Amino acid sequence: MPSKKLHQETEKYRKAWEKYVATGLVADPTMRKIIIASWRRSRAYGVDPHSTSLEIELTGERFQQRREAFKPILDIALPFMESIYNAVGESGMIISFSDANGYILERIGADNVFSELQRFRGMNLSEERMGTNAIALALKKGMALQVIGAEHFNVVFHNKTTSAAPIKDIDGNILGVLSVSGTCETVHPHTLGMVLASALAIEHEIRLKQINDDLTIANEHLDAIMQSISEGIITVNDAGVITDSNLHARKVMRRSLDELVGKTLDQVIKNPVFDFITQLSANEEREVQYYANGRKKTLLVSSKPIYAQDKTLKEYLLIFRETKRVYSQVNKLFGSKAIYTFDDILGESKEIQDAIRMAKLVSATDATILLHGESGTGKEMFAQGIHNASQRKNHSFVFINCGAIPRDLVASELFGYVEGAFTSARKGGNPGKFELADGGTLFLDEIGDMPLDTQANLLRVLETKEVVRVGGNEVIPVDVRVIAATHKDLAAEVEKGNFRSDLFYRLNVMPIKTPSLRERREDIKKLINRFYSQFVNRDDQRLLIDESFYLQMMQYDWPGNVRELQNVMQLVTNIVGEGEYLSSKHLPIYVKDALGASSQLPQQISGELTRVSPLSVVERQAILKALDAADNNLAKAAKLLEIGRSTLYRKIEKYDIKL
Ligand SMILES: Nc1ncnc2c1ncn2[C@@H]1O[C@H](COP(=O)(O)OP(=O)(O)OP(=O)(O)O)[C@@H](O)[C@H]1O
Repeated sequence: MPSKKLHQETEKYRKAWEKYVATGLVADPTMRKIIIASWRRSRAYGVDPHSTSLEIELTGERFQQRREAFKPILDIALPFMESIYNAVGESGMIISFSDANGYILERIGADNVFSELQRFRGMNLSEERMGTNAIALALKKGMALQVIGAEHFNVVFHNKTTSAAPIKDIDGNILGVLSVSGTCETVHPHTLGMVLASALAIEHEIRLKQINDDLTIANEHLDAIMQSISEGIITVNDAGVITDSNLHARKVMRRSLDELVGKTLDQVIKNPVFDFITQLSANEEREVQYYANGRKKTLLVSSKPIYAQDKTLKEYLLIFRETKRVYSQVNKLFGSKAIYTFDDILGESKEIQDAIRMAKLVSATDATILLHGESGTGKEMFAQGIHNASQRKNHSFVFINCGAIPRDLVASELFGYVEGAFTSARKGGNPGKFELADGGTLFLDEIGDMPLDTQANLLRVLETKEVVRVGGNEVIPVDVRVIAATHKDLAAEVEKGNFRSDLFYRLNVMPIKTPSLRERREDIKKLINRFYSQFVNRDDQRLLIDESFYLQMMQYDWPGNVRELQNVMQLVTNIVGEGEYLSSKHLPIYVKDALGASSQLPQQISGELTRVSPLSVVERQAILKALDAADNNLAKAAKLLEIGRSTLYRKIEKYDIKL
């Protein structure tokens, strides 16, 4: 501005200011409205227009703390402030950065204004504190502007002109103000443009930094997820070269990042797989065989193409899982589960306790086990108990009943099949029970019903620990403990030519016999009580069971063993009335029929027992009969039994007879 015009302007402002501070009125209509409004606010705040003492609010530690808090913005702003300084040269102008509350945090300028630079640091230039000034107005109005000479409310700034522009974040919040000030004569009108351009450039940098920070965090999130998930992830470029991998991938592949990155996928897998993997459709998985340190693993691989913004294909993300782990999880969710432990196997007889002791012993080993015993004697319970007590307890327990599957399907069920192995074979083939049980236990129930040719295959798998799917030639290693069970006499089956002797000897290394109920009648009462409490559906949980019931149950032969006893108990607890004692009359007809005349209860003890019963049963029955005949008079009953009264007492206690 030519100096004459500038002089006129500053004079005009000075006169208007003098009038306003004296009267509170503005006579000159050419004065800028934004300035007048600010004067009014300044006056209302009680700012002293004549005060020449400049109070520095933030000093020492407090100033350093505030400056530190704004360091990220200052680090961006300072190079721009330097550039402005270089542009305005030695003109004596000062470039400042004030924070969003109006505190001056940084000032740069020529050395000859050094004392002034220092003096203003930490000063608060808000309108509330210092009245009208460019920094205060830039903060208040959120726009760039210049305040000249006597437009300032405080007289100390009347020889200054300041250009200021706010610096905003991406959401429009003001972060601080960039300003350039000098004497009225030195400030050029273009200074405001320069300040505004620099403030916009600083904003741009801040946004870029924010985006960069966000991207870094997003990348770190992604990396944390990538590294912590239990699926292997490998990225390959469109030429099949590996560009990255996560921790799990490296663990499965048994390779370091350096050993993977830069190699082609086909080199690492030692198989031409890249082409078909990249052709997989969404959600499609394919099996890939992989050798890690000489051990073959089967991986399930799916792929996802990654495109750049311009839609060009950049990479493929390959996700792979070890089949062993997948099958184990699927079995846990949907397959047969081993729920029983040895504690669930009831019975205190020597016979059952011997079997449990033996089973506990073999649990610690990985040996193949043969469970033999009649139907319903708990063979499956034992198998589950062994699995749950073994080191494989956290892996699959897979069950197959060889007698319940059509004979020509047993092999494919056990060993799996490849695509096209037979007419109804599934696309992509199917894993067999051995593969599904990998790492865990395979329970082969009714092994005596296994077809002879499958027996030969089973023997081979037990010996080599490898399966070959039906119709295939790929050898798949499996780590499976086999527990076989049968109700047949396998040695006799070998004799008859129905069972291979070599397989029999392989299985019979650790035979465990599950005893029939007939061999452990003393457990019957315990089982009755347990199942009664389990099935009875009422609040009154007392064992309302009549002696006649126990007596008959102990006499019966139980061809279906515990399963049958369990069923009978379920039936009788369903029909017994509320508060009624379970008695022989509740027994199912077929049990009564099997017991024959004994269902009418002993009449002539000796003559009537056509079946051979244990002595204890006969004795108990005789005591009951005598008590009945003697109307519970112990002396009379003892006499009838031809024993002493104290002996009768002891026996009543022994047999738990209620009087
Ligand atoms: N000792 C036992 N204690 C408690 N319950 C038992 C016992 N033995 C068998 N059971 C029960 O009897 C039923 C049959 O048991 P399990 O299936 O284990 O017998 P199994 O010998 O495998 O029979 P099958 O040869 O017919 O398959 C199950 O409901 C089981 O809970």
